[in-house]
Amino acid sequence: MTEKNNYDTIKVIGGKKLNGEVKVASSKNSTVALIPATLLSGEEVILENLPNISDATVQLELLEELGCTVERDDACVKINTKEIKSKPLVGENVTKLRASYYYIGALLTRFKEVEILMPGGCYLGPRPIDLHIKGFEKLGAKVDISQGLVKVKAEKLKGSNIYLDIASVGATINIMLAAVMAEGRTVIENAAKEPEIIDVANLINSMGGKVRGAGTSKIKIDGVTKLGSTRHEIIPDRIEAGTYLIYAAALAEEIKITNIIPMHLESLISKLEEMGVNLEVYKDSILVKESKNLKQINIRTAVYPGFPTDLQQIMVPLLTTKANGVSIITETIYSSRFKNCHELNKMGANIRVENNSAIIVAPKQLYGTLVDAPDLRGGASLILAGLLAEGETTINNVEHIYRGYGDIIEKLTALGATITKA
Ligand SMILES: CC(=O)N[C@H]1[C@@H](OP(=O)(O)OP(=O)(O)OC[C@H]2O[C@@H](n3ccc(=O)[nH]c3=O)[C@H](O)[C@@H]2O)O[C@H](CO)[C@@H](O)[C@@H]1O
Ligand SMILES: C=C(OP(=O)(O)O)C(=O)O
Repeated sequence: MTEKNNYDTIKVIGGKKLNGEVKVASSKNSTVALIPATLLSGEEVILENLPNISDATVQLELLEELGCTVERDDACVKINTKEIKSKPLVGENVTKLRASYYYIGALLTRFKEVEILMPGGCYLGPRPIDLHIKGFEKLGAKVDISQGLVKVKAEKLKGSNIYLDIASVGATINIMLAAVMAEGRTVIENAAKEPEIIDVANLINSMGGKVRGAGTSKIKIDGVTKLGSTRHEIIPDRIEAGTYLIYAAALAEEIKITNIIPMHLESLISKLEEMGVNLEVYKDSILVKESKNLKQINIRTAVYPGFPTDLQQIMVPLLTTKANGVSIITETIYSSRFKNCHELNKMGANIRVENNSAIIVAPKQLYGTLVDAPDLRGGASLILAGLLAEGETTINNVEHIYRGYGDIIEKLTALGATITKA
């Protein structure tokens, strides 16, 4: 159960245009993998540009539970994993986020045995970890899961050819973590290609590992016997960047979004352009100007470089309020990622969810009311709805939002929004 604090509610007063500049933080999905990856080295590792999100804090607390030294100075964290001993991870921190599963791969490399609770994270439909398990077993580990506890043990880890039935981000990274010191070569076929996978491979290689092909569907890992210390700068968060791009498409007079790698956002940029959003793409920033007469579009989520599932929920209030005509979003990654639509309908939207599609009738005016953030991106979707709505919107369960959006209240306030923690 997540502890309640004073900041469990966000209040938004809608109807204001936004202006100014917003800087994107480092990637959540990289950070939450890079932190456990520091366990692969017994020496000091420094991560730079740590995002101010609760998922990063929880991952660092898990390192501390294992006995690591963690010195955090603003956005830089110095981690020393030298003195740690193998220990079960069975506290509530493990269940606060999805990425605690990366402790399985990392601890398997370090100690050849792991005992950990099943991960948490946003409920978006069933999220099994069978492909992770299949990978560990192919490397020679024995896995036992009962009553929510995962036990993994190996006499020794041996490189293998592993084909993933689904190009899973989590399984690709977790198998990489487990294979770094396995004897011989591991090949992951049908690997996920998300930029965060390249970021993790870069960290491993800068510690002395041998990972080739990250970012393609075939990753080759040659086992090494030792990894050393390094300093690593985390890549910008393409999902946070995409979120602010969508907010700007809906609300900007003129908004510049900085610290972006535009190549990571091609599918979103192309969909916003198809709608008629007025944007200028630069080397590491995007300028969005006031956009009028936006067209309806259809979106189908897909693995990278397709349209990210993590951004579809945020598109819904934009399409509801600004598109002319009916838009359809089809979700292909998760079976239950439309809970935000139910909340948006309470605000005046007309969205019908049929199987894995949301049919969005537009344009509709939204009205402020009391809503519940169903999950992280669903929460970000409701913030945008609140900013677009007439009157005041109160959003409950906002701890989901702080998992992935650092300083979101401050960033939106600086753009001119009326938004407060309550
Ligand atoms: C911490 C992190 O990086 N989270 C991201 C990661 O989640 P996560 O790593 O959980 O997502 P996956 O890519 O593994 O999941 C994709 C699909 O494969 C299924 N699956 C996955 C693993 C498995 O062993 N068996 C299985 O059936 C999942 O249920 C899902 O339907 O990638 C997702 C897809 O881009 C993003 O939405 C999440 O933000
Ligand atoms: C689904 C997400 O996160 P997680 O996998 O950490 O639950 C997300 O970032 O949108």
